[in-house]
Amino acid sequence: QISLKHGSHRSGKRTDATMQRWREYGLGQFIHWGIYSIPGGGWDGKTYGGAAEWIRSWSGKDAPNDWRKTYDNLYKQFNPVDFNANKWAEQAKNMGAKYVIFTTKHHDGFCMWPSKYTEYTIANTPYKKDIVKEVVDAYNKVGIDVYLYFSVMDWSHQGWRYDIKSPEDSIAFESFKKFTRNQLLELLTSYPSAKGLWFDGTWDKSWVKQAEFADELETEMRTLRPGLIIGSRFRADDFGKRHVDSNGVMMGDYEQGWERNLPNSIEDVHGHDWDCVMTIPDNQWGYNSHWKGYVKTPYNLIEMLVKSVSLSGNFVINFGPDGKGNIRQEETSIAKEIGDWMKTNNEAIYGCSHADMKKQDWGYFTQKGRKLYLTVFNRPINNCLNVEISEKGVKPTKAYFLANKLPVAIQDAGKNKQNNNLYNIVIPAKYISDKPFVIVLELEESQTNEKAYQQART
Ligand SMILES: C[C@@H]1N[C@@H](C(=O)NCc2ccccc2)[C@H](O)[C@@H]1O
Repeated sequence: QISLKHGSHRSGKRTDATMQRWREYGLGQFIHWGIYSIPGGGWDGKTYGGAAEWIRSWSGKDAPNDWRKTYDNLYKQFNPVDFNANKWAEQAKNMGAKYVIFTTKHHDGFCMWPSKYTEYTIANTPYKKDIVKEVVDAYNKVGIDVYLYFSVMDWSHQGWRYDIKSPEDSIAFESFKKFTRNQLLELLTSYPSAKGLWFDGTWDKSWVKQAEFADELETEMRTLRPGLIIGSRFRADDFGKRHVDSNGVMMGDYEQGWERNLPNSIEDVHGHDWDCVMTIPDNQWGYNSHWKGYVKTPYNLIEMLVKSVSLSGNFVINFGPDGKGNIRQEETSIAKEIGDWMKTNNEAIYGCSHADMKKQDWGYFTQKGRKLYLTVFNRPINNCLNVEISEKGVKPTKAYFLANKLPVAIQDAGKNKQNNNLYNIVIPAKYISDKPFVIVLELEESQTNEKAYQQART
């Protein structure tokens, strides 16, 4: 055990109601929208090779002449005339999202709210209005909780440094730290209904060296907003360790490392709360007019969602509106398809978590109380869903389609070498589905267990 002043201040999951509400979301929406949405991955007939929201960093012979200067003037033309936060919120509601994470400030430093601490904000664009407020109000109105994405790394600020290598760096970075604290307190004060902050851009040495400052700032924010939810990416510990401290204890309230990646087993989760944030193309968060490479289908995204919930995590799908405030057609149709699936099957998602069941090839288990939800992606040729129950005295009593409650047969398939009870859940051959479907399996403690439990209570 290494003694730490600025390591994790809590081990184990948070047990308060606010965090439990976060744990039950299942599905979220990420929105990356900012100045980078104007070029949309290219400029002057040239295409930027990286992620569209990083286009300010475009340099070298392939970049347009004077690109940095051009980019830093784009805010003067930012006027998203098609933006309608209520339309976005409606679409997210219909998709089945329970929370949204919205980019208040990305790495380029442009503020989508009228911050008092810099001129580089929405107030100084033709649009003028407070976009963060419009988004918060519109999503809250339809019952979707709002979380504010905030990039610590800020390429627009004079005091930003990647590392601190000189007294000048140190003085400059002190001004940057003050600015960052001011903006965060400003966000929490201006948007009190925001339930949490999704931090990014915290990997550079300059910030990793600020264990004490970041720890005190996190405490200050939590005091200002009791219940505030902050992930594992905000701060590093005394020795620069991030996500988990030098004693292996997670920092923050949930693991934020699953960016465009998913755990493969419950062991990968280490008992932490976590979210996976996922792009629809391979690696584009901000609007890119030419999506390149593989674009995930609704089926792919639904499987990632169910896999996330089956491993006790939340799944957050990213949308990148264009410079005029339109959500592109591809994202709109994906949201619709996912929403249609969620309308029938969301009972297997909301409030569900990992079931202590052996993973089977046909799909995923999620659980809520005594109900197991079997979401089938790979239907067996023999229509028998294998279920193996290791917990002694627990047996399935009822099985039925979630969609229409029609019962399905449970066959006892004996025991295996590990003395676990095996069952086949038999899907009627005539049942046809071109989409993943859910079977509900109700579990009953067997009499022996129940009796033992009652006796134990004497
Ligand atoms: C949520 C995404 N995070 C930003 C980013 O810079 N990711 C690069 C990155 C990828 C994996 C670990 C740390 C940093 C991307 O631009 C998105 O905003």
